[in-house]
Amino acid sequence: MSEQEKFVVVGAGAFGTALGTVMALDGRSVTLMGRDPSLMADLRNDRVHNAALPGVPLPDLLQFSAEPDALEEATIVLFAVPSQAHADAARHYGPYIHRDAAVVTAAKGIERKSGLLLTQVLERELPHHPLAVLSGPGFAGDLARGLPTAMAIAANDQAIAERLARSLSTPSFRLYASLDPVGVQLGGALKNVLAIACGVVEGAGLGDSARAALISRGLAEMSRLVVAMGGQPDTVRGLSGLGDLVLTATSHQSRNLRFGIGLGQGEPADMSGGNLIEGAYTAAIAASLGESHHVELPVTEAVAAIIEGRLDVRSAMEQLMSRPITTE
Ligand SMILES: NC(=O)C1=CN([C@@H]2O[C@H](COP(=O)(O)OP(=O)(O)OC[C@H]3O[C@@H](n4cnc5c(N)ncnc54)[C@H](OP(=O)(O)O)[C@@H]3O)[C@@H](O)[C@H]2O)C=CC1
Ligand SMILES: O=C(CO)COP(=O)(O)O
Repeated sequence: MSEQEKFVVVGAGAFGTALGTVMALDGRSVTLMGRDPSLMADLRNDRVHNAALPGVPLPDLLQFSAEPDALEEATIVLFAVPSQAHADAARHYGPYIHRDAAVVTAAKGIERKSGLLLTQVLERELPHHPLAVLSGPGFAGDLARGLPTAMAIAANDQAIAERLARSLSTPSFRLYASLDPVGVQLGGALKNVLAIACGVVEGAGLGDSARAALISRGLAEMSRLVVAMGGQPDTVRGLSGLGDLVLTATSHQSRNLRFGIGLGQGEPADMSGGNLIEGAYTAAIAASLGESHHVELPVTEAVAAIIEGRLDVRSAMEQLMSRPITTE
């Protein structure tokens, strides 16, 4: 099956380049689609993406294009652009995507303007395509170096989820099919917010015990929102919940964790540094989804308030520690 599929990855940043690389390393026909023609020409010639994946050689089989008509042949299109850019990218590239092609979001966030999950954004912009979400623990650098990684791929349709899991898996990149796109997407989006919280704890020197408490209480609030929004509670114990939370809450490779460490050390919330901090965009919209679905998300709310400058770290900790004593 996979040898008949043609893949285009939209978004020539760290994750898009890594996805293209891991599939091309396994002999797939894959084109990386970027919006800067000179970058795409450099990647074609230099076979390294110094800005996104320094020191990682890009395989000969990986093709590069800035021409959207390269999408016309694709049977599977992966969007690896920031969450807030999904609507723009879908509008721009949509007319070139074959009507039968499956479209997969590989981003981890929620559209801020609408509160929609990214498969819902794609459904709005690209109706009638089979849609899925890829999410789970895996840093771009690890994937592209061929280190072992496992993620979930979720769709409402079992045949699509299984086809994508088979088509995208490689010997180093193992995908598990899921029928819970809501749970898988909320896992990916909320773990970024919780990783910021863990960074705050680390930056403020509050100790590893506090981090472990945050991971486990964070997972509880993730589970509450997943259930309230129609997902499956078990999903949060999987790759795109606990798996990704443990990775990003503990590894300094995580941009969200590092951003949180800065906040914990008293730095202002500044997202202009060139690094994509998805959790900083997700925190407020996730908190308001919690409100509209009548579920408590105290950690997410605290992160949103710290980022917006409404709460300092010490008061946030006092608030979290003084919540009513309850059962686990
Ligand atoms: N990096 C990682 O380890 C992982 C990232 N992810 C997720 O993947 C998503 C992308 O992250 P990542 O690759 O790291 O981010 P990067 O900032 O490295 O790359 C984002 C890419 O998207 C492009 N882009 C931005 N806006 C648009 C647009 N409107 N149309 C077309 N292209 C656009 C950017 O192009 P330009 O440079 O021209 O602005 C850039 O190439 C995020 O949601 C992230 O959470 C998931 C797993 C791992
Ligand atoms: O999602 C990721 C790994 O699974 C990447 O995390 P960061 O965006 O925090 O770097």
